[in-house]
Amino acid sequence: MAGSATPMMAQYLALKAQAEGCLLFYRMGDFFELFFDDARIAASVLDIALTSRGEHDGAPIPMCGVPVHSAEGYLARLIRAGQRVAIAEQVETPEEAKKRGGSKALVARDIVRFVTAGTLTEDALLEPRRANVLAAVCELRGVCGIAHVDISTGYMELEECPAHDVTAALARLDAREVVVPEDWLEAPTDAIARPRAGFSSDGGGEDLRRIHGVATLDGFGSFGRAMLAAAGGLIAYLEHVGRGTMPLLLPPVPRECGDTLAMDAATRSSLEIIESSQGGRAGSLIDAVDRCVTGAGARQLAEDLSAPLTRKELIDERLALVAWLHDDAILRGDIRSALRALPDIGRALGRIAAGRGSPRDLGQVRDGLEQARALRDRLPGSADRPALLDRLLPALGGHGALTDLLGRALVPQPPTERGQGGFIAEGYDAALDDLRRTSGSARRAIAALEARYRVETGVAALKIRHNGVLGYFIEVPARHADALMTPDSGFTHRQTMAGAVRFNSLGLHEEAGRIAEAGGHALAAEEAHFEELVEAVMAARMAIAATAAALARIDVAAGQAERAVEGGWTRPRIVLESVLQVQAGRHPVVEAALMANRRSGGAERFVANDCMLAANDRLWLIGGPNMGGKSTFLRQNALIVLLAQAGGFVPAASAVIGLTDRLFSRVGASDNLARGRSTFMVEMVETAAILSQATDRSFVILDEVGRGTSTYDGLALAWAVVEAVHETNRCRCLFATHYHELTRLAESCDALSLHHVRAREWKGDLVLLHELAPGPADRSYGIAVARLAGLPPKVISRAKAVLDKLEKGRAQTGGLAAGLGDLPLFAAAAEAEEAQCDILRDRLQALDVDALSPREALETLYELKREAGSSEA
Ligand SMILES: Nc1ncnc2c1ncn2[C@@H]1O[C@H](COP(=O)(O)OP(=O)(O)OP(=O)(O)O)[C@@H](O)[C@H]1O
Repeated sequence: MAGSATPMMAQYLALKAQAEGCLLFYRMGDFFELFFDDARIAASVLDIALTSRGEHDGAPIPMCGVPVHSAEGYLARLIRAGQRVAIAEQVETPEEAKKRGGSKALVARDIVRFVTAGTLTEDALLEPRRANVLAAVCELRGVCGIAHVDISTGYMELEECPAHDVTAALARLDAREVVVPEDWLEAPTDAIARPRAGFSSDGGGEDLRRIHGVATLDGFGSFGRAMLAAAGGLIAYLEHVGRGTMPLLLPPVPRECGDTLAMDAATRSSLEIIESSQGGRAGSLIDAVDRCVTGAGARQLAEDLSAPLTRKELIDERLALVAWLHDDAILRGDIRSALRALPDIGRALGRIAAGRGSPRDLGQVRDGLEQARALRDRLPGSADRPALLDRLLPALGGHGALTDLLGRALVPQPPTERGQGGFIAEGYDAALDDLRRTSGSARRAIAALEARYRVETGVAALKIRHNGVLGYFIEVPARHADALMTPDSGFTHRQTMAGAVRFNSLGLHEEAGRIAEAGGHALAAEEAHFEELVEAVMAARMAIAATAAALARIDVAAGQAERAVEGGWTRPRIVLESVLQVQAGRHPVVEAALMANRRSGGAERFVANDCMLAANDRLWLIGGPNMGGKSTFLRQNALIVLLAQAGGFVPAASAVIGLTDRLFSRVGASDNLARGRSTFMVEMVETAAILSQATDRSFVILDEVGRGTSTYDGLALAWAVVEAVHETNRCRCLFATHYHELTRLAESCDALSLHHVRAREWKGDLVLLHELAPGPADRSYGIAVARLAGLPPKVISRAKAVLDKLEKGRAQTGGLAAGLGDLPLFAAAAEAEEAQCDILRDRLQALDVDALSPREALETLYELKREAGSSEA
């Protein structure tokens, strides 16, 4: 690449322009090369050598490259590092290029696909236990349509929500990529902007009808305009990245707003459902719950935990299946070992549909479908079989013709490479068998030739060998070559090596020709069969996807049952009343961590605690020392609600769960400096969301609200928030606090009760009992905890002295909350304000404005203003 205008450079730059901000993998022979900034980025992410090649505008061109055969691994690392990649392949052979444009012609190249985090199908690039979601969002008049698809399995859902709920919905989806119209101002920061034209509701509807070959979408459900517009944007993006090849898309499923337990992004991350606060799966809820034996099951479980249900009958249906499997250990074991052997047919199907399927994928579909049928046949048809299972079982069968076809057509273990052939079974195609026999007999003939030539030449070391450049040849050690060099020897010289000489012969040439010809025909025949088999699989794709979904659902239920047996979990009872009655509840993650500690010598056991919220006792104020277990208690109850509504057993001795519409968790403040908000600001924004959205069917956990600011402000805010939750939201709520003063709220709030986590000082040491007890905490143990943490003794004794003084002061003044007892309640205060407004309103209405002189009007205005002002004082 010398000079600035070489044809190759021009071609490269034209392709780079089409790559739209993606790294360009430019195919050159056996390598993908990257140039300029792409090379710099890739070299640093991949830790490979950055070199240079030729010059552009007088400067060397930075370059790096990756071998084509190992490109997948490099792609995976780039995608994980947040990059997107455009693959430019050679789309003609060098011979074709020469024929077209003479000896100097450049091989034509084109971008054949884009590899992006949301559009992966390759096994090596996907995490088996995590869905790979691509979402598109489009706002139409305040309503946001969201379309999302996991193209590795084709599952697609469309939903609509008010614009202000879109962040929560996207948090639920945990999408790898989000595409939005380029002119949408509210878009999430890392969203991919796409042309607005793609996001049209008419176009989206038309696309879906075309893809699924239907005249109307009514058969799939009803879809709003914003949903269809989002679907349009999603499909346009898929067409763009696949360069026209559409991945598998199953018929869209409409998701009703309110069908699932609403949780905002802050709640999700604070409950560490799918990811722990450290960022990995370890330490998350799913990690403590997941006992699925298939990747598809684990993906379904993640979906269930991200979107728990809000309809009692659906939850009960899932619970009944878990209970059935829970009670029958032998059956559960059987099912799980059958599932364990299952290939991931959903993802194999995804690759086949995307045009990237291999013979191995076809084999996986065959094996998976066969095993699904075998599993169905093994499940007993007893009268107590749960209704959900009855509904799932038909989906496990019905593939007889397809599995029979694939069974006859494919070898038992088909290879991942299809170019080499060898995947069509013997006996499937007589003509193919003939071709194979021909090349087999030619191979045998070559072996016979070798033996014959050894005898004829007297060279025992003579060998017939094969390589990619020469094809078949005869090789003898150099010292024996002379005998074969004579003109009448029947051998023609081809190549002289250091220690050996290579020859050809007429007989060998003929047999090699037979092998090549038959081999070529055989490969073509296998390729044609491959296409037919792909077509047969594609024709059954909906049914295969349904089988995969049914298997995943059974795996989730069996895994939940297994987990419940392992941990002594219980079946929750879902009721419609607003209660939460958990006996001996535990935190699944903390308990698992303590158990792991015990295995390595630790002594602590998890202490189970009850939570008994009911309509007349719906707000628990929980005090007690730091490290006493308040946060753990709060979270464990939120997690129990979540697990129950996801349709699983819960870590408790018994649990009655009043159906919950929204779950809020504000636990611990974490700085969000990236979004320019301080700890306190984040805390208040989240609290504001709770106060505006929690209903009397919601469950809220609030941990130390007000902690992030000065003592007085913090206490005042905490006080007002508790009152508002109690009087206005009327939701079930656990509120942990260090403000002892808040206990006085028990006097005025009738559905509020006081609790504390117990601790004891024993021989000067603090013993945390992690046990919840009724009543307020007797004292705080901050200094004792600080001592436990190893603060220097000098600092501790100084702190004690300061505390002594402060406490004396408090005793004299009545403490921080002195006088608060006379404050009218939140609602009473609001009522008083409302009454004042009513008086003003009556007076305004009584005024006959036309009858007033200008002077009287002005005086009346002053008067009204004075009155309004007096109510503010
Ligand atoms: N019920 C329990 N049984 C056993 N150990 C527990 C229990 N609850 C909490 N712990 C242990 O105590 C530690 C601290 O718990 P947690 O963070 O809930 O305390 P906290 O009262 O909220 O503290 P702080 O007020 O400082 O936030 C946990 O990490 C856990 O190891």
